Amino acid sequence: MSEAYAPTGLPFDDIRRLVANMPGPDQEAVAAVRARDAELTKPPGSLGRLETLVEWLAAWQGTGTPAIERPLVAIFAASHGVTARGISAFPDSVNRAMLDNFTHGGAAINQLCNTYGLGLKVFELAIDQPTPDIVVEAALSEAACAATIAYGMEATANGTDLLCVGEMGIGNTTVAAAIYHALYGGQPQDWVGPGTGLDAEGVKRKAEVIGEAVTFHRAGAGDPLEVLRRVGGREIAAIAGAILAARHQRVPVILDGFVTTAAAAVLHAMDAATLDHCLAAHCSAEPAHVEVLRRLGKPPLLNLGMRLGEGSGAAIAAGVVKGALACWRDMATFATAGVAKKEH
Ligand SMILES: Cc1cc2ncn([C@H]3O[C@H](COP(=O)(O)O)[C@@H](O)[C@H]3O)c2cc1C
Ligand SMILES: O=C(O)c1cccnc1
Repeated sequence: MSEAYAPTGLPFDDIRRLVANMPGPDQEAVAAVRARDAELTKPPGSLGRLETLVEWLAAWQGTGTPAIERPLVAIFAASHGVTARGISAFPDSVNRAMLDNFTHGGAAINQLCNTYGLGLKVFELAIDQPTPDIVVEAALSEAACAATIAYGMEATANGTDLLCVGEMGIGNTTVAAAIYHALYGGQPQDWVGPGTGLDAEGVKRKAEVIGEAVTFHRAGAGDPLEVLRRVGGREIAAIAGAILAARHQRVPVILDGFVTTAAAAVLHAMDAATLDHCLAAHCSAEPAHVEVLRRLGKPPLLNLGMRLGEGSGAAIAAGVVKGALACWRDMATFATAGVAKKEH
């Protein structure tokens, strides 16, 4: 039996207020970027999506001279009690080991941050205390969920100007799929995939687990924050907080893959405009990601067949955004270079 849904009015109200009072895009900044772009030594439009990426940066940084001086990859790490049901190809012990790996520079994300000149910060969310098994209990109380969202807001505290959100947490593709199933309906198998590498039997078991969890928590299905606290997890809650804080502090956000997008989907279900400052880095190999991105109206920048997490796809997208900005900022204009403009 699921527990009765009895909203208390507190403390999710603070989160709802942040969603209700979001700043919009700076259209003057966009116009300034377009005006300079028109003068650069290239055929108009020839840099394709790179051109709109610079407009996006300007719109959400709120300046006609966008800059990327302190880009940050924030990884949120958490553990999930639902792993006891055999829904990941890897054990929980990987979480602690990977945190050590991040610290020592041995993970994929370390190499990508070095390559593209990005800062890296790992937020550990009590990984030695997994959240309860979502099949029989809510992952978080309302107070703990709201507090974790608030904690995620620390991601922008050190003055970053481009935030990439990522995660680490064995079992969290199950949690993400449960969020999608709870938000969007359909069948559990519409939202599951192999994650770290489950075989067909494992994927079937994962779908059953997701079906049971969402059925148990069906009383919360109408409220995205209830979905988050019941079938989500700490890293997903913290990422939602990071996305919201970034919006209020005028920091554009790059979403990573299937798991981080679940936090974005919760916010989008509250108000579609919450993600206007967010770029979908890539389409994950996790099969349902393409449908989720379609629902969010977020065409992915890249499609590299990646299914790692850690913010890895977001880091590569940040490299592309840095390239786009460098062209806009440092290219010569037709006037300064003495290049003839288009005649016909
Ligand atoms: C060594 C290793 C490094 C990782 N880095 C990210 N993930 C990714 O895999 C996990 C989610 O997949 P599932 O739901 O199947 O457990 C998350 O930790 C995610 O960040 C990793 C997984 C492993 C094994
Ligand atoms: O796309 C992702 O975020 C992903 C996919 C598989 C495993 N971990 C993360």
